[in-house]
Amino acid sequence: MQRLRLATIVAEEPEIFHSLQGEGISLGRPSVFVRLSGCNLACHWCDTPYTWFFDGHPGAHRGDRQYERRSNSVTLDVGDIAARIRAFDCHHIVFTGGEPLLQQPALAGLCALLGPDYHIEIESNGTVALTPGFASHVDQLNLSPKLGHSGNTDTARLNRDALAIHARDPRAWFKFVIADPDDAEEVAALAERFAIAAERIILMPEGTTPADLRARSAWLAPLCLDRGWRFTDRLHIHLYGDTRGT
Ligand SMILES: Nc1nc2[nH]cc(C(=O)O)c2c(=O)[nH]1
Ligand code: SF4
Ligand SMILES: [Mg+2]
Repeated sequence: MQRLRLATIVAEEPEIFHSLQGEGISLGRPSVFVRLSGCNLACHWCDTPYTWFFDGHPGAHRGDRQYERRSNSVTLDVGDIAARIRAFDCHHIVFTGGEPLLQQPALAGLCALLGPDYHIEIESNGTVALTPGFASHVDQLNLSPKLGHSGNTDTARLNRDALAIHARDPRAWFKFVIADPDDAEEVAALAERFAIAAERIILMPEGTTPADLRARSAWLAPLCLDRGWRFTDRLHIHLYGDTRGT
């Protein structure tokens, strides 16, 4: 049986939850979220450091703590995960993380168990290409390539080959986390370099409090209008705050 490493809500309890999609092109859609543990990047403002910033991790994060791996992750059989997903009366799934595409073989096994009646969305940092075995299960890619302000090296945050493949994929949307108005120039350069249509570009304010989101939205909304890009808020932060399992 294949297994997936998931994040936890509290120790031993996997982070599988029913909520409204809070970001991007499916904002507002009831979905079952499955949060995978582990990430290949280390964004200093990451809102889910408990998926990767474990004790001993050499990276940096703006928070003041590291996380114990044992109480913040749990490994489950895909059969167990499928049963937990089926318990919700909802056929839209969002695999998020961490970086879910680091565990594609078991994700493919999970999707095969669930069958064709589920709509599968992926939240990914865009550094990993889909494998042939998993690609056929995916309906929508919500990609968040990271900009310089994330604190990752350029080579870590931008995998040219993966991004070029994603840019040609009609299932892909590009959701950029924006902290400063100047970040728009980096987005424009990536859009040009990878031929990403304006229609596919969505800017989202960085922030884990309603006040921070509102402050950045005040200049980000007109910036999007000016550039012809989409804007997304972070609905779940307004509804539930920065909490696990929401
Ligand atoms: N409601 C809700 N919507 C989300 N969209 C993307 C999320 C993520 O953490 O990737 C997320 C999340 O954590 N909660
Ligand atoms: S890529 Fe996503 S999960 Fe990974 S560190 Fe950055 S924000 Fe966090
Ligand atoms: Mg989140």
